[in-house]
Amino acid sequence: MNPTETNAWHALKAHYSDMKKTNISTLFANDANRFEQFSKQFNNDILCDFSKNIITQCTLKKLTALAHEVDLPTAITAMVSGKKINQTEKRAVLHTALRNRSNTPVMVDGKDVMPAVNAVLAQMKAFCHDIISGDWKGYTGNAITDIVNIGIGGSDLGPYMVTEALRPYKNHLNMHFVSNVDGTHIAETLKSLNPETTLFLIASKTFTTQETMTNAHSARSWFLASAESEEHVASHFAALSTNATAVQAFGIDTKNMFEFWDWVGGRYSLWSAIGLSIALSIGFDNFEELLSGAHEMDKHFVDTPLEDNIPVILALIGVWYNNFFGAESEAILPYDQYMHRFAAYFQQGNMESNGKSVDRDGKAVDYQTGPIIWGEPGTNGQHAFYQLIHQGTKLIPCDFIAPAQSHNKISDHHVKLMSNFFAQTEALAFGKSKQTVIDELADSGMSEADIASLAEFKTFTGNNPTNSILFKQLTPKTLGSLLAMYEHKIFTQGIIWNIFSFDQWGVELGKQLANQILPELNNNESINNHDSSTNGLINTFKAWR
Ligand SMILES: O=P(O)(O)OC[C@H]1O[C@@H](O)[C@H](O)[C@@H](O)[C@@H]1O
Repeated sequence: MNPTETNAWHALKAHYSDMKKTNISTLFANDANRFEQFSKQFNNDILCDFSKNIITQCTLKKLTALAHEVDLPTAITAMVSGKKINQTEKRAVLHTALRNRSNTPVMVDGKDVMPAVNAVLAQMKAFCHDIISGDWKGYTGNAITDIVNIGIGGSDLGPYMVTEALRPYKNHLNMHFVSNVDGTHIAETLKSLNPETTLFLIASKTFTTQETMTNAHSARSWFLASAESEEHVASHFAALSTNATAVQAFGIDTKNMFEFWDWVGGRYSLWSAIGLSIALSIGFDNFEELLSGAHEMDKHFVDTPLEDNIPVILALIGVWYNNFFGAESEAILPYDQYMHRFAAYFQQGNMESNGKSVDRDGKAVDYQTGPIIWGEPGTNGQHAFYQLIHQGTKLIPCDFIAPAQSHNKISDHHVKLMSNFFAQTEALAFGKSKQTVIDELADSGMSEADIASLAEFKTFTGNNPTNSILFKQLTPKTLGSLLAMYEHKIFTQGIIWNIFSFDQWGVELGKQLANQILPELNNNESINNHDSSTNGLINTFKAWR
């Protein structure tokens, strides 16, 4: 259903005409209980404060009506019950089954997937035990000290982001992540490694991705240059994949293969065998906690009425700015250094899922779909790009995310960090009036005329919307819940925008053309079969290399 043709959309359009004249300061001034009314707690662990948005209860009601009109509840049931909702690839979408700790049957093509999910988890558990305990020996009899995950996109971003986020839970194993086909990435990583004590995880759903396969072959050659015999590959290479045939062809023993299934999307795969690097880094029990946290959020998403459903509310507020206020982007700003890859992770999560311009009926959409996602950890962002958020011409809704308790209680760092966290959303919402600036400058010794002209530049209009997501501490369980919350936000928005969120055809054309161009780079002949720009660039590259 085209969302713009729903009754709710028309009502929201009319409502927007009123709300665009409203500002956040007024909304707070008129309602002493605004925080209580527009915030929700999840499991007494995560507080989501939506109050600093340009919304009223009436806005939320109308947005929720939209979610009902596009039949979001049926769509949620379809996803979690294994319906083939990824229609262009004819696949189910079941990352929720990977963390289904209640173990209720989940059927795909008449078969319960849970026994297979549990079997791979058991295999991962045993492997983690062997590697972490040192029982697993490398080819010279030494224990493994370093793990290198070779993967890209969903086979890299999630494992890397979570491994970094959960560093406080980390054991003695040194983790490395190689993704880029740029030889620098693997070369710099290998420099510090000893082949006798290094384990490579080749992480690729398809096991055909050019970057990953190229890096994997280079890792293998580097390893064999020391180990000499192919039979040693078995104790230093494992594969995380859906493609057993390609794994075997690469020379990895399938007993070192950790399987997952076509119903796991790459950008939703950290919960599967793709998460093996996470489990190795923090131990399997902590990996299970991560799964449990996500499962708790899944239950909330499935069971909670839309009006109280946290991922749904986040999604609807996102739609409000994206489709009615014309916001082009959203910033994700974690005030936690451990979460420094969180925005990058959800850049793929959001932009690969909802960066679509054809609807589920194959028709070009005539409304906006997924926003541009970006962000960096606070406070670094404050000294870089916040200027534009505060005083630029673009509306940028932001999510501020922070832990109440730091893992590193060093002097007053955490209160300083948090004072910035609280200050920024306050400043963004309420701004600073020209009169306040003039009053502040009154004793500066400047002339009245100079004060008046400087005040123009020092005024903050405010009315910049934010969500604040405060949680107790960054634990595996809380991180699992936060990740699932954002995943379900993305899903909900995809349903409203009537697009398929689980395919990614937009990444294919570049791959196809790169495959055509690659052989053209293997000689020094001048080429002329492309447009003049591409010819000119290739020929200059050939002349200069
Ligand atoms: O895990 P694979 O098969 O190597 O794929 C890696 C990535 O490949 C990209 O082409 C896809 O756009 C991503 O969604 C995917 O995560």
